[in-house]
Amino acid sequence: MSEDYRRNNPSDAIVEQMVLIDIRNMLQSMGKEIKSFPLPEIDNTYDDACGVPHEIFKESNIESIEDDVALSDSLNNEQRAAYDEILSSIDSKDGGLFFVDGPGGTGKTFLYRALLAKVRSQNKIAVATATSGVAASIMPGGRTAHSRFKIPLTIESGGYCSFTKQSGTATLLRTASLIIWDEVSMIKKQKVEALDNSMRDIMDRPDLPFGGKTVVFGGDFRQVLPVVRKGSRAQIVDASLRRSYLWDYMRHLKLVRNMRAHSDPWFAEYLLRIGNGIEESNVDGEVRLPDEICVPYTGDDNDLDRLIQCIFPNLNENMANKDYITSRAILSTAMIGLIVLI
Ligand SMILES: Nc1ncnc2c1ncn2[C@@H]1O[C@H](COP(=O)(O)OP(=O)(O)OP(=O)(O)O)[C@@H](O)[C@H]1O
Repeated sequence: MSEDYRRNNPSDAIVEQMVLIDIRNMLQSMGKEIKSFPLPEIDNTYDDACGVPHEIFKESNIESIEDDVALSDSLNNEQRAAYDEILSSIDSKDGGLFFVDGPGGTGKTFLYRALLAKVRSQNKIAVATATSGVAASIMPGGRTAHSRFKIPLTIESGGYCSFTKQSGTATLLRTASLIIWDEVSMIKKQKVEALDNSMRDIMDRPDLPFGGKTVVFGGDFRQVLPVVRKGSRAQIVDASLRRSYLWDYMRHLKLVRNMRAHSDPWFAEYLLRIGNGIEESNVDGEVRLPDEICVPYTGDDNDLDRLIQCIFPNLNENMANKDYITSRAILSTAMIGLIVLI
């Protein structure tokens, strides 16, 4: 550890202090105090956080991206209604549980970014999490829910997160004005309930869901559901948050307008019908893709070339065009498809 600091600092005394501060931060996040160990004293001159728990120091220093602060000006009506309701729950200090229910592309992440920027611009703490790392990474300061809330990988009903009441994580969550958990539809209900149990405990408000915090969940039950090994449809549904006692406490905020496909309303509605399970299907549950969005498969050698030509027309001329390259992709459900393409 000291090698990292030694590269930029010639003084042994400073290096020692920086290592001690790191050790203190790690111990704090585990709910322990450095003072209980026989280690040299920390000189606060070298500590940017000056005794503030590391988790709070880091969260308070997430810079609001200027563009995100301006996002609230361009929210659509549904997003605006959700935004106002969530902010007023924070202002009222009574807390509230929300579930932002929106199919893919309806602007859930856009809404979270606007909320995070607003709350942070008021020098309050907003904790941004998502079930997957990819979704967490597109929110400023986002972390996976497992890592932020220290959720055990396997957990039974009635379980707790593995942070202690004295830990930096507990202090952070106690201080937070807003907690966001995106893609909650993908996680087993016991994990969300564990956070509820821990929050009631650290807030000393055992009778209030999440100890009276404003918590915004988001997700789309039409997309990926929790993984239940060899689980039947009923078992998978039963494992989801929809079947939790918490579901009834949540105020449902619906986003319906597809902002990703707003230039193509027909496609947006078609996606929604499939997601809602109302598009016509055959006995195997397969829906028919309309001819106009298909590149026909004929079985001859030119099929692949036709697909590439359709998705990447005039590829050579557009190689350096970033908008062209980032606005199209060929995906494959199986590795073999990709190998053929390469
Ligand atoms: N009010 C808005 N004004 C302009 N663009 C918007 C607005 N809301 C969303 N968008 C844009 O629409 C696209 C989809 O939004 P976003 O990624 O937030 O949707 P999502 O519901 O999180 O989708 P998914 O569930 O697939 O992750 C993004 O390009 C986003 O910038």
